[in-house]
Amino acid sequence: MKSIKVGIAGLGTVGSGTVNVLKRNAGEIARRVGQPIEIAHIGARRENPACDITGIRVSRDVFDVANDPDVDILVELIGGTDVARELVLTAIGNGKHIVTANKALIAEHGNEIFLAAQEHGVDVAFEAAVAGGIPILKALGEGLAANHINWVAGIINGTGNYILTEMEQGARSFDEVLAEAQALGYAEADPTFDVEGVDAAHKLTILASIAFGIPLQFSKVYMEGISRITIEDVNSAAQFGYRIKHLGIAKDTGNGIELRVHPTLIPQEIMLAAVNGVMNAVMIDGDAVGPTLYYGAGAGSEPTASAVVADIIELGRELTVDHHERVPYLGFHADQMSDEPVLTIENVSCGYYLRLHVQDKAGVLADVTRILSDNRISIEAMVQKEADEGLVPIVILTHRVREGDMNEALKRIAALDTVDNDIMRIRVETLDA
Ligand SMILES: NC(=O)c1ccc[n+]([C@@H]2O[C@H](COP(=O)([O-])OP(=O)(O)OC[C@H]3O[C@@H](n4cnc5c(N)ncnc54)[C@H](O)[C@@H]3O)[C@@H](O)[C@H]2O)c1
Ligand SMILES: N[C@@H](CCO)C(=O)O
Ligand code: NA
Repeated sequence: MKSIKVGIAGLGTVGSGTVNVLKRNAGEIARRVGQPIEIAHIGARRENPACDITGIRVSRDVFDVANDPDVDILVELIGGTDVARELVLTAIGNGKHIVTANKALIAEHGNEIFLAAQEHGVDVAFEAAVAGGIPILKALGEGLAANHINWVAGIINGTGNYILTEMEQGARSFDEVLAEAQALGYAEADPTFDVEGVDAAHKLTILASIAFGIPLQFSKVYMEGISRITIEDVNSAAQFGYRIKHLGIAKDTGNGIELRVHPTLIPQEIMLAAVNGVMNAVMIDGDAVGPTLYYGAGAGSEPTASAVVADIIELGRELTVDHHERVPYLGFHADQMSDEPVLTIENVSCGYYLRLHVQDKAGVLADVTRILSDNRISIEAMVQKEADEGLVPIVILTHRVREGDMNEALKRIAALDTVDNDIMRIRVETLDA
């Protein structure tokens, strides 16, 4: 079977994540594209122990990848704007499609790169450049394409949000937390880009173009970082009911576009205020849809690779011959659907909140807990409330259990003379990732 051949330039945090995701999910990816995606060539100065590249052709010079006639898609993950610009323009000149995670490159040279791509009939995809793994460019450019966009506001630098969160929760020093964010692979090669707002401004530039149909204009973004925020500011803001978040804001005022990134006090109770650590979140307000919110990991090896690989898949679909199935109707190609069983509700497992009313008599609780344990149900917490018309409300939280076992237990509990048979059951999901 023919395969789509990918060349990867740069094998750092995002490059290694991209190799790992492409290899681990190769089977499913091939079912989605209709053809396998093959890593044909890697350009890297050195190997990265975070990924296994055995059997893949490696060159020290990334331009060897851009000039390799075998490569269909060049994935630029070296960062920076000088060599990266030249590399991408070279690959485009050679008729290759481009995937990049490089927001600096797109924000500062995107207008030139898109023009070159148009001249050579290739595509440039850069979902990973904004808000890491959140598919925000797809949401804005496609999902909300019916709307006039009123404004976009988001936490779009993971490193900065990580530092602010740690300062607030751990009262640790700025430098210590920044060093940790660097070690985790979140920070830019030059971390002043993160703490002085440059990285957020690059991303906002891209968001604003897609929101409002304006050219990329990085130099016009007002930019302030988080480096002057102190723990006193964080605490004082909290006394007024606010949290301090670094926001990128792009707003259509009707007589001009606001483009600004800066620390911002936002009310503690709004959802953006609950976005912590390396997580990003972007709110978009459209005239038809109203406010919408997108949340997820804004940086890190595999979250970013998630967006890089999605772009590779999209280009891979464009390269497959069957035009009707570029994006298959159900995501996977029709002959690649799988026949996994769907579980009946009895075979679903979750925790349960139970509220029952029992008579105020010795031994009733013991009967209830014995029935639960007979059915392999363990109790996480139990509270007895004030008696109400002779009956005592009991609230029980259970650990995860099969619904069928819970049904058995509830049937027996409801049959007890001492328990009202109207038992309230609400399923509990902690949604731990
Ligand atoms: N780390 C993240 O969480 C993240 C998230 C979204 C986007 N990005 C973007 O992805 C890109 C890569 O970021 P990263 O975190 O993987 O950086 P990184 O520093 O971990 O990796 C970059 C790699 O490219 C190599 N490289 C640089 N110039 C080269 C050259 N001329 N020839 C060969 N190799 C070269 C470096 O040696 C390094 O291994 C950047 O544009 C960054 O802004 C990163
Ligand atoms: N340095 C960036 C990487 C993701 O774009 C951040 O911390 O958000
Ligand atoms: Na993204």
